[in-house]
Amino acid sequence: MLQSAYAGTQWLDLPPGHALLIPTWLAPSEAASLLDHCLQDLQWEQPMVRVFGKQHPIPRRHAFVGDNGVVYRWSGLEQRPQPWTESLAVLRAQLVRAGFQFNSLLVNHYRNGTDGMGWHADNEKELGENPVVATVSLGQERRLSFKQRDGAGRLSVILSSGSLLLTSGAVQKHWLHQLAKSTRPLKERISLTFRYINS
Ligand SMILES: O=C(O)CCC(=O)C(=O)O
Ligand SMILES: [Fe+2]
Repeated sequence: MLQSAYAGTQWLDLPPGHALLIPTWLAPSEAASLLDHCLQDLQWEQPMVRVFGKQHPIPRRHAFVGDNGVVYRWSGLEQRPQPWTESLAVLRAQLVRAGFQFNSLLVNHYRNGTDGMGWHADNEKELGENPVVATVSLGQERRLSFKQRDGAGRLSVILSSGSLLLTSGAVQKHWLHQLAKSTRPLKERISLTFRYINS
């Protein structure tokens, strides 16, 4: 029988697109040291955004990393990237070897269960027609849910520490996703979301 080098790898059916989940992409120790590295060495922000006419801090922290000259426009914000650290550049290089092209990385830090991200799609026009987004998860496992824009389709997956999720562009067009808050006591999680931004 054919053995996968990455135990538990599975395709998620999100018609007409797909996502590939590799739960064991990074070794647990590698994921743990990357988490510490990000906490210590990135510049974190918790910007305010307007929701239904009122200003609120986003329910998480984030850091934007990228190539010189990339601009990330998001919810009325315009962010310029901090440079790649050596460890994050190595991770990107591994994805490039697999054939993907990314010039930026949005890093999300969920401090506990009261942090999360509401329903949205990664479909800003700077991401282009069919953006592939690669998400590496570090720390506390959390549930990522998908719901179809015009249908009853629903699916959710657990993103464990060290996992890699690759979502195809068609998924962003036809599905929304969220990282729901939880009333359970949860430890911190970081997600590294690699993107290609045309700016
Ligand atoms: O933290 C996650 O896994 C999801 C993050 C996300 O959806 C995003 O950054 O657009
Ligand atoms: Fe997203």
